[in-house]
Amino acid sequence: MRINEIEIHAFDYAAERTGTVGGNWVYDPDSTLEPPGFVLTIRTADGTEGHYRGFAFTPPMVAQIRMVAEEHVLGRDPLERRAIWQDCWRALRHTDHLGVGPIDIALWDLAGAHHDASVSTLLGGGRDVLPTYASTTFVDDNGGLDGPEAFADFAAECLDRGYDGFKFHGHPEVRPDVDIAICEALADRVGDRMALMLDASSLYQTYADALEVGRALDDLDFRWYEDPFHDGGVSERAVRKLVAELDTPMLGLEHVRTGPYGVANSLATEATDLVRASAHLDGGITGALKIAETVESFGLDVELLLGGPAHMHLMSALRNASFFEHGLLNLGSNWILNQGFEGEPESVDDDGRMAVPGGPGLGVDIDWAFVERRRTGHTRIEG
Ligand SMILES: O=C([O-])C(=O)C[C@H](O)[C@@H](O)C(=O)[O-]
Repeated sequence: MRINEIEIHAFDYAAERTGTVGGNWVYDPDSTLEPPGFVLTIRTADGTEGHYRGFAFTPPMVAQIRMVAEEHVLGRDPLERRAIWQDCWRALRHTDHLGVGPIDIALWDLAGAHHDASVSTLLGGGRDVLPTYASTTFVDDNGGLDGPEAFADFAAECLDRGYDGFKFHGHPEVRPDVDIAICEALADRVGDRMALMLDASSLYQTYADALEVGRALDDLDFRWYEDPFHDGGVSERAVRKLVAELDTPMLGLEHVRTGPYGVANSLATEATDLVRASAHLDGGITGALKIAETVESFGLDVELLLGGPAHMHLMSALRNASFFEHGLLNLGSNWILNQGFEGEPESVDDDGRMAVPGGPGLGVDIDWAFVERRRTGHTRIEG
């Protein structure tokens, strides 16, 4: 079996009632965002296919896929995923490696079609339903999630819907005081019944602010504190100092694209407690699995960044991942995660659980009518 075709369908999404502040997504009843997306299809001469539907960072991903397609993907046996991964990782060594993930995930989907097995089965996964947490958009000033009361009400609603945890993204205009007030309201309203998390999304400008917020989270018994530092957590000295000051576990490395190799360095130097990983951004299921097992070898936890079927299958095989991140949720926003798929693979049941799709492959069908309707471009690379 040889790969003889790579196809990219570009389209745009429609995220209703959503706007941005400084590039951060917020509730906005008067705005619809239309970010770019794509479907990558890898096909063999006998017509076996694998698909990846991208929901973020389309331009750099597509540019990097083009960089490696002819030299490192076409003509290869699609079942040699790990060798293709190694070649693409090296070939993209002057970049952030964003192109590796889509190729790798499409190859896992193709392997599932070939073996008539789900990706979860190929990974040796056992869990078929996953615990979830609700993850919100950033604090807004538009009458949505706009302060402590609104967040506490929304968290109580999420608790009723069965979620095990609740995470919010802080104020996009960098307001540690507002973030702390929201944390206090959440702890007061639902803290005895839900795990609580804050994602500062690398917004805080000073070490002192990061420390002040962290101390508040310690007092309020938060489950984790995510990405406080403006540099994304690259300065290991600063993270190490903060980790030593706080009891609340630090979840880091979402914004660092050095794959399993960088993760090992940060764990060895104690410059994080928990690790964020993404099959989309960190080299696909192969890359995220390498990260998860690196973290496991340090006795610590990995938490997958947001969703998509690749993460459902991957998480079904991981011991050291606590929840599936369901988001970014808001009051009445239709976030884009189910767009481009038939049905709604990413939805929680009445107990707050998410079902891992059955196979083959990722177990989801592309909604070609949606892709067609919103198409912005089409590329076919043949070999
Ligand atoms: O963990 C999350 O929910 C996210 O990281 C969502 C976004 O990527 C946000 O945190 C950001 O923009 O850094």
